[in-house]
Amino acid sequence: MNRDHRPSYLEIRNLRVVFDRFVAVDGVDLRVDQGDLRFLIGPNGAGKTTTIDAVTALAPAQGSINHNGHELVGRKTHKIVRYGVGRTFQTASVFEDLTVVQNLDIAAGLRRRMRDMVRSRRGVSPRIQEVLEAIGLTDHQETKAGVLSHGQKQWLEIGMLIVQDATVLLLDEPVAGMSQDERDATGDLLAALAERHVVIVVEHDMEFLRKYAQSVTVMAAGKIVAEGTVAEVQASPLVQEIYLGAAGTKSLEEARVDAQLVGLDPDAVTADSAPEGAKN
Ligand SMILES: Nc1ncnc2c1ncn2[C@@H]1O[C@H](COP(=O)(O)OP(=O)(O)OP(=O)(O)O)[C@@H](O)[C@H]1O
Repeated sequence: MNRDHRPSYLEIRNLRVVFDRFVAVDGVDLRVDQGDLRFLIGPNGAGKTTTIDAVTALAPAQGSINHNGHELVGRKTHKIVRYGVGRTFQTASVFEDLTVVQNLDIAAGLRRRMRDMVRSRRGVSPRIQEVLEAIGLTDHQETKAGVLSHGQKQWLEIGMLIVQDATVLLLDEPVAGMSQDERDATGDLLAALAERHVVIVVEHDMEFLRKYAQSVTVMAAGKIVAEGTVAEVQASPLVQEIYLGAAGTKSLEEARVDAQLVGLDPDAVTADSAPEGAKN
């Protein structure tokens, strides 16, 4: 939620990211509002991670990225964090030698004034207790982050963004390597967070997507090729071509698995069914 209580949004217009002469993101328009749970999908190399890297100034962006009226292009990463944009990485970056609460305290400290930090050392603040509850780590608050399971580390990282008052959460493959129970807990957590945040999830796990996505944006070769509900993007001929095509970096077997997961006939995948969308 915006400080003036209007719903938060992230609006990307004509985003281009060029590495040397290689165009990794090519004219992307993407708007996500608070209350939506948006999944960003596409084959390997489509430009998904580069898009969220551009939002956080970790990749060189051209175009416009607006968050609640603030233009982010041209800002440094720390300034973008202060505007409320938080992201996680495929490998959770938590302080392994510190406890769960200490990790959250440090993250919260990025936002708090010194006198509040001194006061909070006497105990766990109500705000942190609330976040511990939300991320399911209340019983692990004194556990060192290094011994948490992979899933718990991801939740802690998300908790660290929440205590920083992030209004945008950009999550890169949050359920990769998680057990089924952890996936379900993460899906429920993301659904709850989406009510109060702008949430964009980069994900390859199509089963997870079908269960939790409220809307989906599909990228291929640096461009957006479809957007809508899961059913709408699944019905898109271009998406079908991309997911039925075994060309590119996927093996035939991987392409068949992907096709099956988005509800398409895996037998329709052939080695020479090249994805048109990826050729542009
Ligand atoms: N720093 C960089 N320098 C040069 N090329 C890069 C750089 N980062 C990414 N790329 C290239 O940009 C393209 C898009 O990469 P990106 O990681 O965004 O794809 P992705 O859709 O997230 O794929 P995956 O699902 O495999 O993570 C790829 O061809 C990649 O090799």
